[in-house]
Amino acid sequence: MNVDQLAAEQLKDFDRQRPGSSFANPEVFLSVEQSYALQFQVAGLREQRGEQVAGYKIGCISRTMQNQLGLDSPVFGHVWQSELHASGGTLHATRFDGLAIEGEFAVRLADDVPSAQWLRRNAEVLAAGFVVIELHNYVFRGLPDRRAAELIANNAIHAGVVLPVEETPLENAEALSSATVRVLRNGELLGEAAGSELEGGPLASVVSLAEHLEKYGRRLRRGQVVLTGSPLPLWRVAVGDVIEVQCDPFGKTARVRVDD
Ligand SMILES: C=C/C=C(\O)C(=O)O
Repeated sequence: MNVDQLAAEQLKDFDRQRPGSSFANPEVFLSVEQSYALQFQVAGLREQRGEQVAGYKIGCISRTMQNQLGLDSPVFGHVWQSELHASGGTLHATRFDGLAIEGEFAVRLADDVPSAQWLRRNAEVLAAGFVVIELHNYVFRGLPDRRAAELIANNAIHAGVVLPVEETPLENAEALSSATVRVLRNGELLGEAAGSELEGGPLASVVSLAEHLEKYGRRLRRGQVVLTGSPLPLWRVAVGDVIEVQCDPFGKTARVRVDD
């Protein structure tokens, strides 16, 4: 199967909420580069049919997540407008293929980012900081040596974001390094960690995303959201769970209930 055929398959999988099923085929073996080519091809097809990129995600930037998913370097994925959820709502678990969640920091861009180099000198473009619940379709069908490729080809297992009620203006991007994110399930603390767990800090991870996008002829745009990567593991969730992510000192909370 070539990348065009795989992209068409992949799109059907996403529409059926069964991401990754095209990788059940043992004949399909993609390199990391081919997986990104596929991810961008699928993104192009989604845009052609009118979907909008709301931003990007950075994954496996903390040691915790690298250990959990068995990778040793970051991965990137697309965040879609149609997969943004407001805090306080309900998610239907049956619409996901193995729903899992993470609590993490995100930033909002105040302007277009012409290049990664420009971003290094203009960190104030990261205008707002906040916590989100990242949603995942947590499925792996490949062999261990296909893990990175499979994750990337499946949009880094990203399946949506629950946004907080309000975003906090960010005076200094590095302030996120000393902030703490806390994840609660049904009122019980699952875990808490500081932004300093993200390798290089949030600004460095957004710069590496900008460098990555340049390779594919894309750039970060005004208004887009960037998920800077989870300092905590991901957790599977079940029907009836209420998930809440809190942050000090960016106090606003993102909250969601899981239904069937
Ligand atoms: C592949 C997914 C990893 C993440 O979402 C993360 O590390 O935040």
